[in-house]
Amino acid sequence: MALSPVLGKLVSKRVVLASASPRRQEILTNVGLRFEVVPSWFKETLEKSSFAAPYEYAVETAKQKALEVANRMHVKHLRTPDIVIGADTIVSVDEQILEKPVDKQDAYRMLSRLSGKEHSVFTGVVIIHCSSKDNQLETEITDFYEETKVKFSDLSEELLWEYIHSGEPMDKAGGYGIQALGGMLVEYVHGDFLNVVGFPLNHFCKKLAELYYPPLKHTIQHIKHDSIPSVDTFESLSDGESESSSFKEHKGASKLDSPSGVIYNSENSSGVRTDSVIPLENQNGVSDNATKVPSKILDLMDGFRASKALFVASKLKIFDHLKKKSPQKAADIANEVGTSVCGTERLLDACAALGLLEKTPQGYRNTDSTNTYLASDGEFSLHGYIIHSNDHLWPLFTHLESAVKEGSRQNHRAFGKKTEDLFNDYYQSQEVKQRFMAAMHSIAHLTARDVATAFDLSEFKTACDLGGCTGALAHELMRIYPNMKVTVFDLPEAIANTSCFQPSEQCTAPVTFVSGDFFTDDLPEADLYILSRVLHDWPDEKIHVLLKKISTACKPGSALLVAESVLDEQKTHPPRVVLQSLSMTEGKQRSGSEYKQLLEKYGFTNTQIKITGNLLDAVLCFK
Ligand SMILES: O=c1[nH]cc([C@@H]2O[C@H](COP(=O)(O)OP(=O)(O)OP(=O)(O)O)[C@@H](O)[C@H]2O)c(=O)[nH]1
Repeated sequence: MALSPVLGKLVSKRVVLASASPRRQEILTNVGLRFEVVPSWFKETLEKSSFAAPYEYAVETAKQKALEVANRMHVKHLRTPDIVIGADTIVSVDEQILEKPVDKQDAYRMLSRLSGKEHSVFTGVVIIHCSSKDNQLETEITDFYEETKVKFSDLSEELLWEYIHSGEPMDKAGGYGIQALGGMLVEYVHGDFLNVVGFPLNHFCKKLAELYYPPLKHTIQHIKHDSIPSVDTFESLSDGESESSSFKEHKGASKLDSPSGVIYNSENSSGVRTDSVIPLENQNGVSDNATKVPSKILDLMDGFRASKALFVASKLKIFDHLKKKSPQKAADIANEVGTSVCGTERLLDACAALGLLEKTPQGYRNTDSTNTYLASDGEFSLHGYIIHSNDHLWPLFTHLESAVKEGSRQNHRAFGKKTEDLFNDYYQSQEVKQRFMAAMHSIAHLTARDVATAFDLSEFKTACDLGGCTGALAHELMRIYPNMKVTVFDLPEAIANTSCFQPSEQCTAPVTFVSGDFFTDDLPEADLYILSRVLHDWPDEKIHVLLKKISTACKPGSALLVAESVLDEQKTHPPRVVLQSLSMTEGKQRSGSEYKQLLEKYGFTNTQIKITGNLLDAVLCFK
């Protein structure tokens, strides 16, 4: 955790987030914090008028939420957490506190009050350090709040209602989600954006730094606390705390801090820290040398568990079931999918721990992004690719050691088949063919818009997507460039199976599907040829045949659009793409300059590369 080593202090602790908010879970997960989600049952019913300032209300509500969870876990579940984090976000406008709307009318009242004005968003945050003494819960409470000012544009009635009908306002303070559609209502934001979304991460890290690394006597003038301390600052503040500097002593001999059970040589005679640390075990039997825990390595070690949990939940269609009906208890889901209750509960908890599900007292439910990306009918569903990853890539990767030793793909070990021709495998059985096409469709659909808009392609009247499979990119091109006619050219086995991937609402002229083999057959005529996720799969000899054919088919002024993940020049980034290489196809991933060189060899010039930030980048070159 180089960016914020202070989070490393929490690695060996049982951290609980007392919040059902998927945004808070996502913000904290994104920075690598490991925690359990236990949503609070505290009802947000404190008397607002009894608070002198709105932030006091937010802080007190956050405190009550977190305390309720700490007490419940201690008493009911006999599992005292080390740290409970609670938060509450409110909007304050015209001296009124706005929370989540209770219905659409309430959302309307809130949003019309915010229209054209500046308002404040306060998030109160509470960090409770817990311990158990003589079976009594002892707590050490730290709280703070963050204010962000947000100004809305004037909102027309039509826009207001359209936004309300989108459903987005309902679980959001003030009735809007700045991170999504609600962002369109916002003229400016002054302050921490994540505070508006529900969790002031920057202030939280500073608070942890204050708690765990209070200034040392002799170095106090060097330590700045107005920003997240730099790595250097943290290094100069190791776990060895002088008498005034440990959280324990700083907080009045509390038993809560990590240095409990750790003996330090704090300062030598010249006041310089010696940093020699002798870790002992704390009460939980965990040696508390948290700054030394290599959390990135631990995450990598656990990565396979997380992937497999996602794959299995997808395969069992758990996200589909929860999209149709939620919340649902583990037993109901187990009943529907035909699995054991205990196994299902563990899987659901794992998904909740990974931020894929929300766990509430009423049961489990999908997060917004799970509905979008993991449900098989989600708008940008990755379901197909996940199933392909489970059924095809996972078995291949279990033979990675042999693959590295032999330098070749491991189809024979994983599937008992030879790797003569990659695509023969895919198209042999109907089931495998459908799975492969669904996987390709997932990625093509998710990336289509970014690839299609990476360059202005409006000058091209005809395009031919070679190996365009289900036509996901072709449809998007025709939607964005209504004057463009797009043909998909792919193997007959693929073309015969495209019907179930066509959009339900056809708002463009139909895509033309033509069957053929781009290595051996004549290519359809076009002003723009497209090769999306093709080049990285084939060996140089095959690429030579293909690019030569395209180059010959291109008239002057025609172009070739290549959609691939482009590596940086060192070929170590993005890691996802570097890892793909380990599948050991006969092809390879390339850097920008390698694509440029390759294309120039076949007479293409003026190569432009656009890194889209999506799974595929775009390379455009002209004949
Ligand atoms: O722009 C945005 N503003 C606010 C939000 C989300 O709104 C809610 C605020 O509600 P609250 O603080 O009460 O938290 P809950 O969701 O009810 O979860 P708890 O279990 O912690 O009470 C919060 O989810 C923000 O993320 C937003 O998304 N965008």
